[in-house]
Amino acid sequence: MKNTDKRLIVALDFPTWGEAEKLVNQVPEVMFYKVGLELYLASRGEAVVKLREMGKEVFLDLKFHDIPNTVAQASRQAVAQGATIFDVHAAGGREMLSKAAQAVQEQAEFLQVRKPLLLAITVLTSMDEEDLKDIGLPDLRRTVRAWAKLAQESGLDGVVASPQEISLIRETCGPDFKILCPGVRPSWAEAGDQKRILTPRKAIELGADYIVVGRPITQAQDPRLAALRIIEELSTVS
Ligand SMILES: O=c1ccn([C@@H]2O[C@H](COP(=O)(O)O)[C@@H](O)[C@H]2O)c(=O)[nH]1
Repeated sequence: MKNTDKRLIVALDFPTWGEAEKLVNQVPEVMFYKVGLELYLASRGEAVVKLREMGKEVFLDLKFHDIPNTVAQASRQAVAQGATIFDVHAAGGREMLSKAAQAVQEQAEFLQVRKPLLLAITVLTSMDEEDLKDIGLPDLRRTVRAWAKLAQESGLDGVVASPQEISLIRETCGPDFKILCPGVRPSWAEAGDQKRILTPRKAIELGADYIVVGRPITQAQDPRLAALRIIEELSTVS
């Protein structure tokens, strides 16, 4: 059995860098971490730098959604910070997405660094059909398909999506388009506020390139054991 798996990204949703650092040191097998709004703000951006210094890959999940120029400029900063993956909202529209993709390309060339993967958030995994109706969008799967297609046409590398929509996205965008899935729950974990979930094994079997798991690991009594159980589950899928 492999004891590490780069397809697993652990979400470090903590209110201090100290708590995040403790978790990272507890699970040396995990090589990829997500830094989201809470930890990014709490650490004043330092979490990304510190994780890079610890030799870890970083998914910077700040979900940019603003006018095209603002998102393009923020994207340049994300490249400079050394994120391996970062994301913007597909709902920001074609011009915002393509300006972000162009900014990433230019900045990576300018700084002579590896170009991060730029992904578009489709429909948040905490939302179901009812939630989508509330914000005036009638059909969840049609929305995911349209936003994934838009992201691909705009030059993005892939999407963030529920594992329940992997097949739909693969049908629409082909085998090389990256799919990163939160909304992943082992059979032994609680769903919490996630509404469109599948297990780690199912997500990878269906074709996810990455899965993001937070609380089932970070809030477990033994986070290392929880991470190793998931890594073992993944090792059965090539
Ligand atoms: O649609 C989305 C987009 C991002 N997320 C993020 O993933 C993790 C999931 O954490 P869990 O504790 O495993 O629920 C979290 O940091 C979210 O901000 C998402 O859940 N859904």
